Amino acid sequence: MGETRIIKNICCIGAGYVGGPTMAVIAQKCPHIKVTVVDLNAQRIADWNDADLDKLPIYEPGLADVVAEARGRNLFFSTDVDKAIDEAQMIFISVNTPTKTYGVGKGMAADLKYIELCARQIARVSKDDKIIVEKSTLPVRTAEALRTILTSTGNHVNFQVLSSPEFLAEGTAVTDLHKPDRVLIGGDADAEGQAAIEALVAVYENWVPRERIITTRVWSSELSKLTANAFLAQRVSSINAISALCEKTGADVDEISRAIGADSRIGAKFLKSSVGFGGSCFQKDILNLVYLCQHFNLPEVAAYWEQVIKMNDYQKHRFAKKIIDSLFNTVSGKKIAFLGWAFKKDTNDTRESAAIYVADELLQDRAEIHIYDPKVRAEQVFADLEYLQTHRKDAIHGVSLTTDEIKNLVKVHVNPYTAMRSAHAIAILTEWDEFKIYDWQKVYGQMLKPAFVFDGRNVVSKTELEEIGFHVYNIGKG
Ligand SMILES: NC(=O)C1=CN([C@@H]2O[C@H](COP(=O)(O)OP(=O)(O)OC[C@H]3O[C@@H](n4cnc5c(N)ncnc54)[C@H](O)[C@@H]3O)[C@@H](O)[C@H]2O)C=CC1
Ligand SMILES: O=C(O)[C@H]1O[C@H](OP(=O)(O)OP(=O)(O)OC[C@H]2O[C@@H](n3ccc(=O)[nH]c3=O)[C@H](O)[C@@H]2O)[C@H](O)[C@@H](O)[C@@H]1O
Repeated sequence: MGETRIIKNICCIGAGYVGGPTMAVIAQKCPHIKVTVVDLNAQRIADWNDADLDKLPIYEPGLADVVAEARGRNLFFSTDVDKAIDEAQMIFISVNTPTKTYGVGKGMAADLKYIELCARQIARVSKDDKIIVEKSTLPVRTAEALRTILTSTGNHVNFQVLSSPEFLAEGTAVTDLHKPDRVLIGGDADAEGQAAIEALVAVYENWVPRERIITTRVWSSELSKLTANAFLAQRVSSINAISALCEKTGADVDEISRAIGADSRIGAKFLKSSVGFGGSCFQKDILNLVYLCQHFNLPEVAAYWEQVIKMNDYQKHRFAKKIIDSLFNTVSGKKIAFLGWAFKKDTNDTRESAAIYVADELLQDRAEIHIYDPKVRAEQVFADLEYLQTHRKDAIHGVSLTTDEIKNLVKVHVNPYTAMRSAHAIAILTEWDEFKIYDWQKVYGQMLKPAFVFDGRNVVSKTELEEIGFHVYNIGKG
């Protein structure tokens, strides 16, 4: 039997949306463990170390308090990757695993170059035995590749590779980490593998009840993560598919969600119809799953899951088209105010946000877009739009816009009322709570008439807005 090691020193490579909050909570709940989070991005590390907690690189409710409690005590952020690797008994890898944008598997497979670099660095630096934990979301059997790289060095160090995917959602990361539905840990079946699993179980047991910690074999753990995201995204695409039918038939998608969600076999969560799901992971992980299925010659299974993405693209396109159709078939020269740019509320993350794609479609028709989001900075909005111009999927038609064209047509505001002033239409792209309590009478008074509201999140009251005089379009309400 391998002996369970008491972990006193953890390193995490990658100080992003997963590495930062996850390690902050481990440090908070395990004051006896030194946790060092490292990243190549010096600015990101400086922001994590900033005395002003408002400058943390990630906005998450409750995160600043956790960082304030642990930082400098047993939580450290550093760019000295080698030193942190050398000192740690357990190393979490939380680097990004985006969709490949080049070569074999382009547009589908996960790009594992950052993971591979980490493995090579760990192999080069390590002088004693270490447990490596895959926190990033990875294709099934990546642990095997990691192990091959790690053991191909001359250091004669023993590495155990565990898979412990993260299930936190942005906007609720701290709550999800404090009270996870489950923690998943996959490892080898042999004695050393089981001992490594127990070492990580012991870390989580400081605050997570043992019955919520699921242990499996490595491959099951890796594939569980892709499957969980595919199922969650599939629910959103399924309800969004029904929203289109609701609009044709006069049914109300929110009423349908309530009615079907009351069935305990279906459950109420993840049935909120929207302008389309975004975020860095749903699309990337499903594409990765589709790629794996194709690789293993399962074309029917690949096509089944690919449909979830196609439905999501359709939903974003349907929303943009609705705006153009309603504004008398052109938005050229018209001012459209966007409320929200983040991919969901309570985060400053904009990766794959539906707002980017809807904006692009309106810009193709030469709309003027005025954006307000309580947490997203102007530079991020421009970076998102510029990135899309060079990374169009086949599904997204349209010509690439130049940086100057984007700068001329897009304005980012820090005040929502200025964004909406003299607008022809308002499009709600993110479900920020503050949108519900705006002075809509005042907004109406300052807009051009007829004044349109396209609510991509069903957050404002259609009845109240119509009483004021707005023309309102909601998702899935006939
Ligand atoms: N964002 C989310 O809510 C969730 C993400 N995941 C998964 O976690 C992984 C990380 O995602 P995020 O934290 O969102 O990514 P991120 O992009 O926010 O952070 C990754 C960080 O890793 C750093 N990095 C890359 N290579 C490095 C290297 N060789 N050495 C040191 N630092 C390096 C980057 O500079 C970046 O700061 C992905 O696989 C993702 O699929 C899983 C669950 C939730
Ligand atoms: O692997 C990941 O990155 C994470 O992906 C999602 O988390 P996240 O993308 O942060 O946020 P979600 O709450 O899942 O929302 C994703 C998108 O779906 C949309 N959504 C969600 C739920 C819903 O009912 N309707 C809906 O349109 C959201 O607005 C958002 O654009 C999963 O929920 C996490 O469990 C997982 O760890």
